[in-house]
Amino acid sequence: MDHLSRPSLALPLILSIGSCLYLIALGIYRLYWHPLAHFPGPKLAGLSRWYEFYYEVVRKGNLTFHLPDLHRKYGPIVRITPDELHVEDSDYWEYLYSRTSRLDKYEWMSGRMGSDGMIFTTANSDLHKLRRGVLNPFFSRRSIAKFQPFIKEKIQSLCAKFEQYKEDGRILALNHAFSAFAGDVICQYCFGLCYNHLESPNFEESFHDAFIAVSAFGHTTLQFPWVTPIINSLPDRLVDKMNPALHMLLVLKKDFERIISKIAKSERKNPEPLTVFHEVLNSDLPEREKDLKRLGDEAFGILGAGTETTAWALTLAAFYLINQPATMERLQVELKAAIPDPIAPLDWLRLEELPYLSACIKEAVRLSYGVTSRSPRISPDRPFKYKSWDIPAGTPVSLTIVDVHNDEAVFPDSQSFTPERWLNNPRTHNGSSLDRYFVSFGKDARSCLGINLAHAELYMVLATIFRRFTFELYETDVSDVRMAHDFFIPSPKLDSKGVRVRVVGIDN
Ligand code: HEM
Repeated sequence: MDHLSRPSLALPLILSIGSCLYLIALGIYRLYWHPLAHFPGPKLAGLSRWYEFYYEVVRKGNLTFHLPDLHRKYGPIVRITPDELHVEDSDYWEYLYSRTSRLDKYEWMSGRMGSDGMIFTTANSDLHKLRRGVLNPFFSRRSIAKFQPFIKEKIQSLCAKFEQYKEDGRILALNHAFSAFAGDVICQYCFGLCYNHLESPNFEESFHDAFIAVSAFGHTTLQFPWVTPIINSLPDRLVDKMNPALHMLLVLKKDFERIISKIAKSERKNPEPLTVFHEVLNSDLPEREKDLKRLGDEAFGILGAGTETTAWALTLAAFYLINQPATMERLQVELKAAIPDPIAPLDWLRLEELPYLSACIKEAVRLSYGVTSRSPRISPDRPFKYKSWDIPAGTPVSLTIVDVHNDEAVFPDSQSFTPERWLNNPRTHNGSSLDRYFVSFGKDARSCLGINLAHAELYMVLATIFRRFTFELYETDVSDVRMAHDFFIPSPKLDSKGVRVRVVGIDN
């Protein structure tokens, strides 16, 4: 019996000792011989990714808030994971996120979205260029200007709903309304059809829950990339029981693939107006790039990026304007002078000429941050430089939009909503244009694909609703819009009920 049991005990013992020795050797390597070992930072962060896990998963999207503490302690450049550096220096943005350098993204980060099939998660810069090249023309100013009639139609639906809220005195959750609006718009542009979320009672149906679920869960899938394939292989009903929002996401992904497959099979290759995915399928992208699963992921990335970011910027703008009567009054004076007829359809390009509206939008987008997690860049073949530091080629290095937009030297009283800071070509303390530090859409080859669409939506919605309606906040304060968690996109406190208002007046 004794000699029979010995081999079965010996193997686990050898494996355990082997694993311990491996971990000790890895720890010593990371702390003393790793190419980043001489960079400042907490030893625990250099030792293992569990440091990041603690702040992101256990403390629910907290690393972005912790980074300024690390910089206060260790200086402007800090090793934040075994392989990664973070810089806090707003002037470094232009160098790191340079339009002219060939930069990759960090492949590890693709795990956050569970796929490297979308432009957003494509690490290699050449493959990214190929994929993005097909999409770019569709998102130019000219293309978006042509898409205005559809945006106007959706704004009319939004206004019709607001009128009903006024009639029956119901409470309106603006964040839900804007999610439904932005989701319908981007969906129509991508596929030529949409789910009509704007028509759902109380805007209950939208992509909001599904996209927030994937963003929040992204901290877990980033640490454990194997979780995504497991979830994908589970029966639908089980996922629904475990996490209904995540289930909704899987259903959506399958639906996007179904819609794209239908477009691929349709006889009409060039319908009028053309949609993003008709264009991609007609393009000369290699066939492997037109694989249904890849395009489903791409659609998911574009719809995700195009819905919550825009909806959140609209929500912030609305909250601050309603909460600051003097700011609202100044905007309304400008709108009334420019738009004598409150129900006249508005033109995005003309609205862009209104200085105070433009300043309000810029300030709302600044405070909405766009993406709140760090977004590293890698120079594959030449070292980055930061002051006296040489950063080895291949190292992921990042800044964070939140740090730049909260830099008090650039944006004094940075948490306040002050549109005036954008008027009359402002300069910073060092004489630079303030625009240089406005990085909500990114600035390099990976910058926002949908910036023109986002602007068209922001200008047209805000001008229309604040020319026509008067709102009153309902049980909502600044804590409902202040970022309390970084779920890759900003999230307010978890028990927020949203930005809720009463519609108290209509100018017809
Ligand atoms: C206020 C609204 C928006 C903000 C603040 C915003 C912000 C951003 C930022 C910061 C990035 C770059 C992230 C990085 O460095 O990796 C980005 C990328 C992206 N955005 Fe937006 N976005 C907005 C609206 C939209 C809209 C309406 C679309 C719809 C098409 C969109 C689609 C994308 C896509 C596809 C990418 C990935 C681009 C690439 O990797 O080449 N975004 N966005």
